[in-house]
Amino acid sequence: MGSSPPLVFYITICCIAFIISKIIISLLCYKRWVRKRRIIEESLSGGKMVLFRSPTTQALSAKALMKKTMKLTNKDIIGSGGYGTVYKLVVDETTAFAVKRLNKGNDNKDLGFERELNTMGDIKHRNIVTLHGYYIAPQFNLLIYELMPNGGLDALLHGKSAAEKPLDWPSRYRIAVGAARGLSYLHHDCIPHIIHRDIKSSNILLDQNMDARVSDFGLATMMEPDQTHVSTMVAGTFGYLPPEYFETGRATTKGDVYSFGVVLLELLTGKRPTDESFIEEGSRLVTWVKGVMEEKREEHAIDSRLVCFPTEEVKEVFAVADKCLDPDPSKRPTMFEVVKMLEQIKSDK
Ligand SMILES: Nc1ncnc2c1ncn2[C@@H]1O[C@H](COP(=O)(O)OP(=O)(O)OP(=O)(O)O)[C@@H](O)[C@H]1O
Repeated sequence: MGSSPPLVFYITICCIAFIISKIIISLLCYKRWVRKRRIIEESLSGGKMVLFRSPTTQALSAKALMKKTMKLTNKDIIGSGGYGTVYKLVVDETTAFAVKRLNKGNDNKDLGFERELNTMGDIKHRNIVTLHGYYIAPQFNLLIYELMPNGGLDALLHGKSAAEKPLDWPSRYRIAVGAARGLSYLHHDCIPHIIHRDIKSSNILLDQNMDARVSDFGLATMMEPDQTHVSTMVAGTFGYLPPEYFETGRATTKGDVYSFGVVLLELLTGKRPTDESFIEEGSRLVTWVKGVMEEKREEHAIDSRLVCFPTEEVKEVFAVADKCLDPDPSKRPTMFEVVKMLEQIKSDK
């Protein structure tokens, strides 16, 4: 008669199985760690990291920052655009950056690319997003920007938060003036002068004080946008491109002024330049507003979520937008003049 194995036998089998599973898990973890380490080391060895000196970066070591960057995962993604993906990189309680991982462009361009980045690193203005550094590697490039805690103007005007807590008129006016000052600095105060080429609401970011900061300047020149990103065409974005661009293909400061005029209309009407309602009617935001202004009915075009606004002030901003949107580039004001006109609106009151 067979007797069943003693309890001690089962316990031994269980212990052996437990130990083997622990060994397998440890081996897998070790392999993963080795692979990750190799990726970090390969990236570090093949690339070049540059950090521009500033109070924010002086205590940081390039290698430590790079290691943190390599650990970024999908959970850290803030968003993505035509040129790549943007991650939030937290260094410590007081320091965080926005890291843009660029889709790798043409390798031959890298010398020019670095030169442009160094120029961008020299630009410091309260209405421009600071570039703190960059990393160039054979597989990818990274741009390390100041993190803008309040995100992009497009999300504030057209995103979820816009329905819950729409921007009030004083905030919109302040954003318009700030963005105009940033763009005017690029056009008139930088040597050589800089044409942005892709002014749009998603390239106007908001800092902790809700002040506007122009971002992404230079990228349209340096990079070929991701072909899968529908909104970006050649250099610039559909809905913001000046009419002459379709004939000449040339980007100019007056082209930026036109795109800024479209952003002003977005702030005033709360509508996207590519709003579906316009496409259905075969019209555009610019054409629609021009029609409304000719009939002197601007208050009908104002964002319906704006419950309280000074009518005269709003009309004057419509008039500035109209000047920026003149079909003849030579008749458009310069950004310097746009800043003056916008500032005048408040000081008149
Ligand atoms: N410095 C930053 N701080 C905080 N968020 C940022 C920063 N830079 C970009 N973002 C956010 O990351 C997202 C992607 O930005 P990105 O500039 O790559 O694309 P985009 O401007 O939306 O489109 P495109 O690439 O066509 O210009 C946007 O939601 C933007 O608000």
